[in-house]
Order: sequence, then structure tokens, then C-alpha cells
Amino acid sequence: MIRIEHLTKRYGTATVVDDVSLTVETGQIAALVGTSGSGKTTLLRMVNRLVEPTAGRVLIDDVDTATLSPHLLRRRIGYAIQGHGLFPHRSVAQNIATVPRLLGWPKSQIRERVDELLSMFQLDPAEFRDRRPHELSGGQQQRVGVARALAARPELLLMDEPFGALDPVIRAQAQADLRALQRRLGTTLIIVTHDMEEAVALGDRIAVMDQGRLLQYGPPEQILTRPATPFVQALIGSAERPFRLLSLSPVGDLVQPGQADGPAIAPDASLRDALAECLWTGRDRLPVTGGGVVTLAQLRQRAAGAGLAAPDEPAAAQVAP
Ligand SMILES: Nc1ncnc2c1ncn2[C@@H]1O[C@H](COP(=O)(O)OP(=O)(O)OP(=O)(O)O)[C@@H](O)[C@H]1O
Repeated sequence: MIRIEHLTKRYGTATVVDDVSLTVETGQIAALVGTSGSGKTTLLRMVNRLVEPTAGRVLIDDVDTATLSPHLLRRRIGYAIQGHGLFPHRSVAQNIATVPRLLGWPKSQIRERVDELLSMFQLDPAEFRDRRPHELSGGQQQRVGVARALAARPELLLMDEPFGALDPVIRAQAQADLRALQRRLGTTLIIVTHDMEEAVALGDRIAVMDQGRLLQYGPPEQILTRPATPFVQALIGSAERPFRLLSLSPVGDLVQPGQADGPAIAPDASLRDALAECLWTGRDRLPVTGGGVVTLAQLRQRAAGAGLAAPDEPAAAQVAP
């Protein structure tokens, strides 16, 4: 568990991170969103002490990170940034092996780990191990960057706009892969993004920042249905909100008894997909694979925010004064 307590960073008279407190449970993803210059990167970099806080502290599993040596701390924390930051003159394998080498892993174990990670990211080890970063596509470089961050099996992974440079299709795939991988490994993840869509797709919790302050921290449903301030509301984008809400839940959530004509939709498809299918095919109900139906009337209700579980724990509904 990561506990950020009253974290503050000042440069001269400018307070760029202003008394931010939030908790990320083990195995969860927290997405930091906000406008440019709102302090997201600075907040993230204070977690691995690339930036030293002016005040406040960060606890990882109840240990104050100020008591640890910064370089040892950073070996325990994966860090992936936009533009991947790969070493250009080192091979893919050497790049991925960076932290395991610093930790003194035996060569055979490093090699095994590199190949395992390449396979996990759908890069054939025999083909990619010895290439240099410039011999890879942007998406492949990005995957190697994330593989490098995961190499030493960090309990915590920090990502700063890791998919910013990818086109929308690859980006959606990269997000899905990251989510699946993170679930499998149980890694705790803090990701900075300026894209609310990405935050909703990835975050178990979303932190909205503006001018160094945390305006709201809560599950995506809460941010979307109960924005704490006009700024949060503007960031969500009112036109997109119904679709974002629908994208959070699978068809299986709304399935009810009944029958309908036409091709069926899978229970694990999103409600957003179901709405698109209804509109595209002119149907007001769809059969669901395995039985039952989902209706347009239900989808409309859900898009308006009805029937969602009440936003949980009051602490997560933290709102700045
Ligand atoms: N080393 C520094 N010295 C002085 N000011 C800094 C320094 N680093 C960052 N800042 C300022 O702190 C503020 C927050 O920057 P930060 O990079 O954390 O924002 P951000 O939300 O990540 O922005 P973006 O989305 O554009 O990357 C900005 O106004 C920036 O100019």
C-alpha cells in the first residue's frame, strides 16, 4: 500500500504540488489526471524520490521512503516514461536487464527474465533480443520500456504518460495489455495521464489535479457521476460522460430474462459496445450469449448514472475545500 501524506513541493515561491494526500491499495491502479502543469509528474517523481518533497511524506507498506536511500528505493520501483527513455546504444536485452544487473542477478537468471518479458509483450526473443531501440517501431519501443520497468518484479510501478506517443488503436491495445498484466502480477501502479479516457479505462481510482492541488480522488464511477468541482466536471467532458460510464461495466451486469432477435452480444462486452450495437442495427434489445437480453431502455438509464453502486468509502471521496 502506498500512502501519500500532505505531500508538497515548492520551487521558490511557486507551490507546484500543494498538500496532496492519497492512498493506493496494493494491486490497484491510481490514475493521476489534470491539465498541463498541474503537478502530476512532480507528484509521481516524489514517490521514487527523483524529486525531493518540500514537506509531507510517502509511505510504502508503512515504511517512510525518506528513511531509505534513493538509489536503492528506485531499484524497487519500476518507472516508465513517455518516449520510453531507452538507452539508444544498448540492445533490447541490455535495456531490459538494467535493474536486474544493478541488483547483481546471475547472468542466466537475467537472460531467462529478459526472454520471459519479451514473450509476455509479444516480442519474439530470438528476433528482438539483440536489436537496438532505433530498430523497433514506436509501439515496440514502448513495450520494451514497460518490460524494463517490470524487469526486477517491482511491487510498485510508476508510469508517466507511457502511451502518449502511440496512435489510438495501438494505445487501446497497450492499455488492455497493461491492465491484464497488472492484474496477473498484482503490481500496484500509479499512472500519469492527461487523457480522461485512459484514466477511466485503467484506474481503480482517479486523482484529479489542478494547480498542484488534489480536487477529487475516487473510483471512476464517482468521478463521472459526482464531480466534486466545476473543474472536474469540465475535465470529464459532459458530452462524453454517458459513454464513459457505459464503458465501465460489462453487458453481464444488466442482463435480464427474455428473448430478442439478431446476433447476440457477449456478456463480457462493454455496455458501450451494446449501445453502439443497438444504434447501429436499429434494435431496442439484444440477445446475450448464454441467455437473456440487454435492452436499450436499461442502457439509457445506466448512461444517465442510474443503478450504479453508491460510491464507496467516504475517504475516497476526498474533496479539497
Ligand atoms: N525543476 C523545476 N523547477 C521549477 N519549476 C518546476 C520544476 N519542475 C516542474 N516545475 C513546474 O512545476 C509545475 C508542475 O509541473 P509538472 O511537470 O509536475 O506538471 P504536469 O501536470 O506533469 O504537466 P504536464 O502534463 O505538462 O507534463 C509546472 O508549472 C512546472 O513548470
